Amino acid sequence: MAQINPDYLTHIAAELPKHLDMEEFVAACHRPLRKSIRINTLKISIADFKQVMYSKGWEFEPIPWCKEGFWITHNENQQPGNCVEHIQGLFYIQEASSMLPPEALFNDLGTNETYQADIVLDVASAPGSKTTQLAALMNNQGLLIANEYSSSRVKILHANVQRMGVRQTALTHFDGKVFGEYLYEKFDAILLDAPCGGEGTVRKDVNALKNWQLDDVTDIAETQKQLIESAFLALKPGGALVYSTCTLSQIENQQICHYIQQQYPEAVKFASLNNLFAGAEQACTEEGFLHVWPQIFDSEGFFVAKIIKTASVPRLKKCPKQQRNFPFVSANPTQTIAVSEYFCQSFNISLPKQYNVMIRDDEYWLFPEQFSHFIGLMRFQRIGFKLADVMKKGFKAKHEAIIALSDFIENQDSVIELNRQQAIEFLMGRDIPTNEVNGLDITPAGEMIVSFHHKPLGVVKHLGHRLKNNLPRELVKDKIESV
Ligand SMILES: C[S@@+](CC[C@H](N)C(=O)[O-])C[C@H]1O[C@@H](n2cnc3c(N)ncnc32)[C@H](O)[C@@H]1O
Repeated sequence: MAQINPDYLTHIAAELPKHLDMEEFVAACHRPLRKSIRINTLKISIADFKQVMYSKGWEFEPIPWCKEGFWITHNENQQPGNCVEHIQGLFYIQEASSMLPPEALFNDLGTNETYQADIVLDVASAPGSKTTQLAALMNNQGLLIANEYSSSRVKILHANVQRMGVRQTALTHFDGKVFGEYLYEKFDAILLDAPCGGEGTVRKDVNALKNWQLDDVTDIAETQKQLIESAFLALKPGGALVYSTCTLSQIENQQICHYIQQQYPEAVKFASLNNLFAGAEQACTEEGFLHVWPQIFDSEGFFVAKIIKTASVPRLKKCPKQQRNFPFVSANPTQTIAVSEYFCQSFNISLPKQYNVMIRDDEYWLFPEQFSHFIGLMRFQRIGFKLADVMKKGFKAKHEAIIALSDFIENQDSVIELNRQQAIEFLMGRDIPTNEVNGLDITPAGEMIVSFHHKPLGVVKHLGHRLKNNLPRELVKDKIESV
């Protein structure tokens, strides 16, 4: 049972729209959330995923605002986060209302104000549910800069980006307030899923409203104002900014959007989300924002606003100096050919065209092409993905490259399909005896890819009688569901 501070109830009762009932609001806060997931279409089609999971007894109910999103029911003993399909990035466990902001960002809402969103910023990204959703909506094209302020959470963000097979990110680790200064008017689209009071999360965290205080709300609103202004400055004229939170108080929601409009009255237009999906009007405010109270769609509480920047606005700070000491250099044509041939000959993978091969010491990386415009503008933590290390005799592919390039495998000659038990063994870091793999030749064959559901799990070395496990240590699991 959720513990709700009485001060919160008084505060929020004054803000609840007239057509909603306070008792229903409180009852919804006490009800556990329905489980929901988003299928990762970068790796598997919706139909194929459903087919795979029907065999585990899953049932799917569509989420109206996200075609890849479903409420799921499954056997009580199952833990979706511990199944092979989750580890291999076929889906993301994501609350239904949290799928709204990326949908709102990429939907043109019938306004004819369509724009090509090639360069996108996610200001507050970790753990990465919306970053990976944005990447899927961008179909792994363009450039997605994903920022996170907390260093421990940057690691989780990176792990999720890797797991989901996202290729086109550059990760940064800054206070989001810096983007307006460093990357002024650089982005076609920006998501600011702001740090917030989390009032809407009470259905999964029964203590979320226990110690609620108005002072905390007003404090965080100051940060949110700075973040939205920074994001707005970083947006190109004509671009779209989605501001979202998982909280309900107007101070952190409507008032933040009105603040940015007051700052830039000539350049801010609110795009109405009334037609984002059938039924959206039930949550729509007079400004066109979605204020999702938990009882409306039986979800977490959420707030989503879409802001169009209709004109350029002046910089607030002068352009910072170029950063020196960028540690990567472009590969020359001979180096690019060498690493491309290695991937082709070893794994039948042809490296994709819209990327640049970059080198740092003995490491080869693949950067999204558009990243070249950002070199020297600020410091980046992790750009694109690491392809291979240079060894004494040639290259050694990185696990992350095999996962990220899975859709560039041209034929299955170097891929060994495992059964579920073998996939589990592999993910637990164990070698696999070759005589247990159907139809596998026992002649040693060097590096090969192992897959499950025909999606790569990683690399093994085929030594003849066993497949030596090359899964990176940090990815080895100690608990995986066996069904
Ligand atoms: C609501 S969560 C983001 C959830 C994420 N967008 C997702 O969908 O998985 C807000 C994030 O903002 C980060 N954060 C807090 N202060 C920040 C700041 N000043 N600049 C950027 N990020 C910040 C928090 O660490 C937290 O990870």
